[in-house]
Amino acid sequence: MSIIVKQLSKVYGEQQAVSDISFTLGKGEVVGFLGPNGAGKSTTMKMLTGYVPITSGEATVCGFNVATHPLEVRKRVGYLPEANPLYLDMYVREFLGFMAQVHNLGSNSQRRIDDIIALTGLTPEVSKKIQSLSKGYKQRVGLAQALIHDPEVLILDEPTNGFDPNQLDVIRDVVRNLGKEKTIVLSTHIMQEVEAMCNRVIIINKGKIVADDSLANLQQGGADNGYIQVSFGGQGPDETELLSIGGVTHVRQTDAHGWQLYTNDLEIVRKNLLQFALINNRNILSLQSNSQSLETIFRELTNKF
Ligand SMILES: Nc1ncnc2c1ncn2[C@@H]1O[C@H](COP(=O)(O)OP(=O)(O)OP(=O)(O)O)[C@@H](O)[C@H]1O
Repeated sequence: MSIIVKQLSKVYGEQQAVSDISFTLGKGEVVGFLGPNGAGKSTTMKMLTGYVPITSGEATVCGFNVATHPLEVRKRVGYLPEANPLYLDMYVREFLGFMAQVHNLGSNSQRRIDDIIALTGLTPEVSKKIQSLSKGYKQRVGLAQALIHDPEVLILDEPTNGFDPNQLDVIRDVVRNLGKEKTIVLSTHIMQEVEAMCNRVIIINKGKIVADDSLANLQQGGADNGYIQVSFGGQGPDETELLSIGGVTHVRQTDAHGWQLYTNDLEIVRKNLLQFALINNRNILSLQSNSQSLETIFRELTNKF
């Protein structure tokens, strides 16, 4: 396993930022680390990369304990922090040369720098000072420094921050391609990013993991989960009657005649609802199934705790 996290916690003073989280990630996994503001994403990433000390629990990256072998970990991890700390006064190529030296790339440096510049689409900006670059290009330089030593694990904190739609395509391609042979953890608030790049999703809320599944499973679950919007003519049923319909987990009235019937199996509830209407002589004016998107699943999981 590339990353093993066991009961990891972080407390800043009085603030419990991360609380007893555990997960393991293998090669070829591109994990979307999702959570609302302040959920503990950046803190987890900082602990995995050795940038903040762990309060309790254990993290192992490529077989090395983060707390006891931080240098071994840094050799194997590329990290793009949320506040990307670049040497603004350096030129792009100069900065990447400096990072190559930090990682002791030796005679391979120039070829590696050229490759990374091409990979991250920095070629047109390569002879500019970092301070004069746009936000998106600064972010690309951050990504380039994270990749320069060809690490096995990539930890990217909001990597698409500041990118325009064209630039997004570049980074999506880079991440998807690298993800075939590396382990990538990326945090983002944008669900489409997760759907475009990740094959696994971990959702964190108030420092705790509330979902950890493959993107396919979450989306599959989303296809069955959701609600039926139904409108009754004349005397409609009341809440108790609607809750008695097989498969309905909870209901919400939307107007005088309209209800949302929530379920984990839209098809079953649709059938049972029609039967209910027939037996009880209720008149259904309209009926529409609404399956959940990843965004709805995220909202549900991070709002109810
Ligand atoms: N250095 C610090 N000192 C004190 N509290 C901190 C520190 N860093 C983070 N926190 C707190 O820890 C909690 C988790 O913060 P963290 O930055 O990990 O969240 P996040 O999920 O990355 O949020 P965002 O999406 O807004 O970047 C928050 O309550 C935050 O205020």
